[in-house]
Amino acid sequence: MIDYTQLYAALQHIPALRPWLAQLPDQVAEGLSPHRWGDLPDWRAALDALPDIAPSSIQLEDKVRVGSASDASQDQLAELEKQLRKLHPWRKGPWDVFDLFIDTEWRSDWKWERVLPHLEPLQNRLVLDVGCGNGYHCWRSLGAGARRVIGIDPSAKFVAQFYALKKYLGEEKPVDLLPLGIEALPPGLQAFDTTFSMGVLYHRRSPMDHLRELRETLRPGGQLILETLVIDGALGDCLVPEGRYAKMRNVWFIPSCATLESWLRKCGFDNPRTVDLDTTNFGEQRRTDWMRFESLADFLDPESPDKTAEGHPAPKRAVLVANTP
Ligand SMILES: Nc1ncnc2c1ncn2[C@@H]1O[C@H](C[S@+](CC[C@H]([NH3+])C(=O)[O-])CC(=O)[O-])[C@@H](O)[C@H]1O
Repeated sequence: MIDYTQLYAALQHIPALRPWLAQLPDQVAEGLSPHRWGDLPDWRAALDALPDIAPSSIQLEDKVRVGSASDASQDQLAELEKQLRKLHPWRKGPWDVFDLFIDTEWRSDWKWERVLPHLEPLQNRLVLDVGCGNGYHCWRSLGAGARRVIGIDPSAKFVAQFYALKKYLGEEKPVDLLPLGIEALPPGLQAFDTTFSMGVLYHRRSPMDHLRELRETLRPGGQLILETLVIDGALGDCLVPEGRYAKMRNVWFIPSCATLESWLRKCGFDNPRTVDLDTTNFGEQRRTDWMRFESLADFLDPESPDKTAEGHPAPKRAVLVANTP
């Protein structure tokens, strides 16, 4: 079910990606190794047990919706839900699969609506989505006209979620999710027309290296879309939480927008600019039936929700765009 044969064949025809292709099968085998992911055989079994249902329609443009309940029998719909629930937690979405509504922790469609107006049109573009989760924005990029989309994310469970949905959204579609972190990309690829890094920078211990790695994925004149946590403040301001941030252990740098723009210039990007600023609310990130762990409401100070549980400024997210020279 997780099958990269078509992707490898297609990448042969993209000369800039050939240096990567030579290493890719080994990287994928490592990324999906059962030594690393003890539950992976269960997730694969869930994928194998998904019922075969031919969807009567596929919608990617204004939401992700595939088929309707009338495409399947009651038994098939029950089996579909049972198998998809084995891939809990569902963080990114939402997904509407044969009228089964996967109400995910995040309204990733809201982020897409903030980002979309600032994209150079995706028609015919080769797109990379770094840290794409289960690939929600990859599908929306395809819906917006991209020629091919490659998502990378080191979490094998998110990869399993992606291929569970790809079974219905179209196994032949030019969109894939590789079980890799950004460090797996060979330096100096200069292959992609558009690269997204959304929700990743604050997880990186070395943000400058992350920005340089992103730059190296892009062809000259390509567009970076960078979405990350920011603080209010002036040029030079940056929060480095010593302990946790919103209960997350792996948060390193949360700059002001002016600081982040200057980091982008420093790392060789042209014309970096902040195009959106948004405080995350309980409508966008919350516990649901498909994500039953703690969520935003548990991460904030119940007395003053403008602070995290640790007393830091509550999550505010910015979208920045920039180009490679
Ligand atoms: N080294 C790494 N390289 C690449 N990805 C990584 C790495 N380490 C962790 N990740 C992945 O980065 C993703 C961050 S979520 C953003 C999802 C989506 N982009 C979104 O914008 O909704 C955070 C958020 O919810 O904001 C996770 O899926 C990690 O597995």
